[in-house]
Amino acid sequence: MEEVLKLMHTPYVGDFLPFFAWIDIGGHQKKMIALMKRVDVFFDEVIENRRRIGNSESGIMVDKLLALQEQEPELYTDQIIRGFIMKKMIALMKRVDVFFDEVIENRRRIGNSESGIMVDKLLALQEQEPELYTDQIIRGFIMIMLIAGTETPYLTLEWAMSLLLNHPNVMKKIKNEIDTHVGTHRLLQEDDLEKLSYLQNVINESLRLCPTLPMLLPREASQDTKIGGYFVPSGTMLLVNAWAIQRDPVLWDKPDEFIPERFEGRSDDKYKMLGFSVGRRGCPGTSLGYRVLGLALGTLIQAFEWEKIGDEQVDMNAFYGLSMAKLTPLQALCKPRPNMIPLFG
Ligand code: HEM
Repeated sequence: MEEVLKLMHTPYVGDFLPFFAWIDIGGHQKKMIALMKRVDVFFDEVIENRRRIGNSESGIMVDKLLALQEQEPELYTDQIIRGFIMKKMIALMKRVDVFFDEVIENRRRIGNSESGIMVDKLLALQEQEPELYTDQIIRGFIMIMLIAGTETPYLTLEWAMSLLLNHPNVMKKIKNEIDTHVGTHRLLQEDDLEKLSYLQNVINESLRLCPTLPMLLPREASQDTKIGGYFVPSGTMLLVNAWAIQRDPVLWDKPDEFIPERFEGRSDDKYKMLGFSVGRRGCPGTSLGYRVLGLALGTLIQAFEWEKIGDEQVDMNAFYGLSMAKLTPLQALCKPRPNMIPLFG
């Protein structure tokens, strides 16, 4: 979308002097045509994907358009649907940019570099190195933090709660741990997390069985290399199947079972556990992620009684995209634990 917007916003001399369009000065048209071909391939994949797995009740725009296509195929062609997606994405990117610009302007006006707020720190760096820390780069930072730092925790939380609802004995064990170390007179706080080792094991076991980025982020070989005896030419895209590694029977005992106890007293799982990945491109939000998960999951268990809806196990089927979400969103029943009610304020 960035490339599309850039080309759309570049003034093109051929629009004003048709002769230049004919000789395509600067290769603008050629670039646009090549880019649109790539965009079309991508949108076709989206449409085919939704045609295969979507349903008209999902609330997803493409599913709705495909339902309309069934009624009026000559009106809602794939071409038209591609146009709708494009329009929506461009509008969204523009809104996101306007919003981020407002955030930056706002912090520029009222922020200070001691506040601990990321944008303030980046603006302070901008004063020292303006050509490195442009507004564009700062917008990119905000975007990546929002995208990378929100979806993964809430997906992990949903998987963990689903696993716990299917394993009430584990849920009970966490509750006992929290009641013992924190009690019921106050809500769990960040400082308590280091005492809650079983909660930590549950988070690790959830990340092992249900990694939210099952293939991590794609890598590209920067030079010819050899991995595991295979020759990998420079420029090859490499995917790490974290999901498979975390369920490999050679590495894990009873790999498909939910057994948080397997993490008790262990510290040698670094390269087997890729929930946050490892190495130079591993997740920079690991410690924040663990804390957010510990606080959110711990508080939900401390404050509420949870139950499945009906006798059936919670469906654990996944929808595989770049991230791994539940195919059917989790629904559960909860009620506050009586002695917690006064704490809700
Ligand atoms: C449950 C919480 C989280 C999980 C499971 C998680 C998992 C991951 C994984 C698996 C990667 C890919 C690393 C790779 O390909 O090697 C990643 C990348 C990343 N994560 Fe997280 N993450 C979480 C929370 C966060 C938070 C809270 C932030 C920041 C506020 C964050 C920021 C990032 C960023 C910026 C990257 C890209 C790093 C790069 O490309 O170098 N993540 N995360």
